[in-house]
Amino acid sequence: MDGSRPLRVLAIEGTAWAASAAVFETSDPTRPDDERVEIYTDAYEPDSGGIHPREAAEHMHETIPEVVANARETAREWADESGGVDADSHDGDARQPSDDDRRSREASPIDAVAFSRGPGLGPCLRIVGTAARATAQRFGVPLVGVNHMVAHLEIGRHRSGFDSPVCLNASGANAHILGYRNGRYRVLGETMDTGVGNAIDKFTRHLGWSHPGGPKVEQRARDGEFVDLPYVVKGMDFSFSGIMSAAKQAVDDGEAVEDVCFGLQEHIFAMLTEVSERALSLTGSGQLVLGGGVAQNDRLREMLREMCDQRGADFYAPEPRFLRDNAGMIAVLGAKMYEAGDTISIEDSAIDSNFRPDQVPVTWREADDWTADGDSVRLDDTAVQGAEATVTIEDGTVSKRRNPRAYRHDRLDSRLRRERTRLEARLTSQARRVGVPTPVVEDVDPDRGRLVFEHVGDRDLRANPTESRVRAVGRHLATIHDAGFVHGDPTTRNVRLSADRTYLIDFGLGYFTDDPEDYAMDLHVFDQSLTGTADDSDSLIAAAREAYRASSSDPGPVLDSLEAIEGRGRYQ
Ligand SMILES: C[C@@H](O)[C@H](NC(=O)OP(=O)(O)OC[C@H]1O[C@@H](n2cnc3c(N)ncnc32)[C@H](O)[C@@H]1O)C(=O)O
Ligand SMILES: Nc1ncnc2c1ncn2[C@@H]1O[C@H](COP(=O)(O)OP(=O)(O)OP(=O)(O)O)[C@@H](O)[C@H]1O
Ligand SMILES: [Fe+2]
Repeated sequence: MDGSRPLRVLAIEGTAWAASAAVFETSDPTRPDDERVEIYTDAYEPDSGGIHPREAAEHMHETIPEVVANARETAREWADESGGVDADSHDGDARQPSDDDRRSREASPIDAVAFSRGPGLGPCLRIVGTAARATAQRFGVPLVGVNHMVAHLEIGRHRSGFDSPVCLNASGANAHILGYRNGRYRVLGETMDTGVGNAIDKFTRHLGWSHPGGPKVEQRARDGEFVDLPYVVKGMDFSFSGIMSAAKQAVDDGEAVEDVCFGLQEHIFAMLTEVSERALSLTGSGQLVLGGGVAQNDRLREMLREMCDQRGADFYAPEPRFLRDNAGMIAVLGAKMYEAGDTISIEDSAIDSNFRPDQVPVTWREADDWTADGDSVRLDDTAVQGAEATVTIEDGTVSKRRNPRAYRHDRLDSRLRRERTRLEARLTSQARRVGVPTPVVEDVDPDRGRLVFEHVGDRDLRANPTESRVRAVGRHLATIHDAGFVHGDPTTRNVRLSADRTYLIDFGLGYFTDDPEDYAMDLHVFDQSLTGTADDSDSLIAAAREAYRASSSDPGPVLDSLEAIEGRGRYQ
């Protein structure tokens, strides 16, 4: 550290299984060098079954005092090393401490106490909140309330030095992909049911294995061979329930456990990698960071790295101690928030077990944007690279080829390319038959993943998101739902505009269904993409909804289901 006093933050984490405290010391919290961090963690390991909230809270109650005492001691030692607790205040402190503040800080080895406010298990969070308030009061320093999921993201951004990455959080209770825009982390896509780690842990409970299951599945998968399982991606959202039931069934039917473990990882991680690639494509970002406990998995990291290599993006995953739940990541984000003056009073420091990452005003970053257009990458004069395919435009026709993805297992890759190509041809034509403008399909070759279409429109909806165009999309979705199928990926990029028509393209994720929840997912994907595209997205979303209601033959169950999807707590 240089001559001035470093910033020192003590942090406490305890959202579920990890009773953890850390000290973080830095000369500049915006940069990853000239810093040190020490983490003390006491893990709760259930005797049987999964994490039991009451037992987890008992564990917190018993172990938090000790890990916090360890962190306090380290803070004290570091303060002594850097010239004692009464040295100069560190440089660049954004807050103006009061005299009282200053007096108590002089006696304090730390500048702030950060803690996980949520999401997580209520009884655990309350114990952490109480410990954090007591520690802050004891040293007379401010309290910083940290969102645990944003911390999983920020630790990767901090340590990589990337400026504006997309982030995949693959943790126990969550799975989502985040991008930064206009002062918030936006949820670009997320699990529609359980978190990814919890999904794997439920499968291993079915086998009678102890918690946590993720590392055991990884171990067994090393000797396994591929088995086919369901693969469910809807836009940038995804679901694990179907694949998990199928995996349990496969084991019950006598399939070798190591093969099911291998197949499970190949499917689940390919889903996460595919949505990450889509998010990179949508945001135009060339950087991906990974966070969360499941991110310790070598196969997941390998797939993400291969995907990024293939598209020329940078990839970063922090070391394992910062991936699983830990107070180090809370301290690092806590320091950035403290530096930005983002502290809370004791009265406002209540925990929030459903705290979503997009609720957090991001005070510690410039209000920059993603490359905004996130245009398909132009390869040359006639070819563009979409999220999934290479598209070549010549003489009024469009050739689309789904290229093999090196990160996906060969069998899964060829299955997906074949199925999607076949469905895309079929649904594009079907939509036109029921009156929705789509390009004419001129040729299809599922084995090569190739399609030839009529060229339509002169720009996409992202470039021109007006209310009347958005309404047209609402009507078109109602029409195809009435005809018994979904689009599967109705983003603003998959809507092409000509002077008088609004075309839907790219039906490759569509399928036939009569479930209102599937229809609602189409609307949800469209809403999310409007949020990612336009600044005045609320009025556009309302316009699309209204047009859908007016055109659909039975909008009630769909809109009810949409409300349920959008209000769904993900922390199960
Ligand atoms: C809200 C908070 O409490 C929650 N925390 C959490 O889920 O713990 P975390 O440490 O991020 O992740 C634990 C999960 O990570 C999985 N896991 C650990 N090592 C793994 C591995 N090598 N492969 C796959 N999964 C692994 C475990 O099976 C478990 O489901 C969260 O971040 O969602
Ligand atoms: N029939 C068409 N007429 C005009 N342009 C088209 C047509 N089909 C595709 N395009 C252009 O090519 C881009 C990529 O096509 P498409 O969406 O089908 O592929 P993709 O790989 O699934 O991409 P994305 O993930 O961007 O949706 C589109 O955004 C559009 O600009
Ligand atoms: Fe976590």
